[in-house]
Amino acid sequence: MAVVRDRRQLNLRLPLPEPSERCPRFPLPLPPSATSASASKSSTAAIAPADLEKLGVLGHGNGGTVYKVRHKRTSSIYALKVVHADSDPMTRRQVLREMDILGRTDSPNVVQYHGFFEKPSGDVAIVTEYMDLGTLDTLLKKNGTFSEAQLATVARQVLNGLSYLHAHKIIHRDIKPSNLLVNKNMEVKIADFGVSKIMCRTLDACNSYVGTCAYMSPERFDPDRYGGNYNGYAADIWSLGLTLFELYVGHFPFLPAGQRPDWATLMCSICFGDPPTLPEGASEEFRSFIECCLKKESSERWTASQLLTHPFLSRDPEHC
Ligand SMILES: Nc1ncnc2c1ncn2[C@@H]1O[C@H](COP(=O)(O)OP(=O)(O)OP(=O)(O)O)[C@@H](O)[C@H]1O
Repeated sequence: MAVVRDRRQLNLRLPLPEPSERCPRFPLPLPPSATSASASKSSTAAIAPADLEKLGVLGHGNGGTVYKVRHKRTSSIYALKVVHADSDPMTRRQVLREMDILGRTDSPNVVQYHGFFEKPSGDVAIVTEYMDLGTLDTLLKKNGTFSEAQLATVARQVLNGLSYLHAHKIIHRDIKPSNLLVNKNMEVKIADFGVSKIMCRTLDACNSYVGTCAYMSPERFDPDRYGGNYNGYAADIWSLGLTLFELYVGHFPFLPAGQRPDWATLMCSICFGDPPTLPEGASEEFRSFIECCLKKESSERWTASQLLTHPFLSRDPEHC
């Protein structure tokens, strides 16, 4: 398989696309017009670094640090993702890609973008809304597994976000619990667009080797089987299915609880094994919903819009 040729060691994080696929929308440093055009979508006036006071560290990502910050004049709280000047070029490209995509989106289930700036030191930073409960991964580790009713709420919101993104020809490519943010109102928002892709045409080639491989769909491991092309929208749905499954059972679906992921075992299970099935006790609706997400044949997988009509989502208290 194509991916075997390219990967010889365990690394669940995969790199950005090859240069031919990258089409930066602007060079560094950003022209002022690009920065302000993206920031102007935000409801607030453009935010400058001097306006923000750091309150603490929220987390560390791939090459960057996310801070909780307070806007000195308005006292509004934001999240500030800073990628340092000495980070590798790939990380800097990721943050620019993220800024570009967030600047184009406006959905209640996509983290809201409030601005971007580059400091004289060379650090680049994105300001987004602050999500006070962190990620679904954090919640899983802190509170334990999710009930079906909670998962219906999560699924409906992530699908709202995905159906918005897909309608705007944006593929996320890294849906997983640690990229879904939550606040105390139990609003769930899609974040981390560093490896996302904007499809210029519906049938654009979609590079497979980006994102977190554990959540990748079978066709992403072997795009050659699909003529070097595959349906990236369906791949996001597969990742959502695995995410919900993990939140329900408390461990990654293809591996027994407590077992560390091993690249070769994982890839073989995803590509050659049957899709994972929920344990006894799961309802028929939930089982069916997960099956619709985890169809190995991507053309049979339900779309985000179709899944929004699935009976499992009627469990969502907001819809009862
Ligand atoms: N808007 C936000 N509100 C609250 N916490 C956030 C926000 N954005 C990020 N965080 C926290 O910061 C952590 C790091 O986020 P970041 O997006 O940089 O990286 P990541 O997705 O965890 O890692 P990677 O980029 O390597 O995939 C998150 O796991 C989360 O805990």
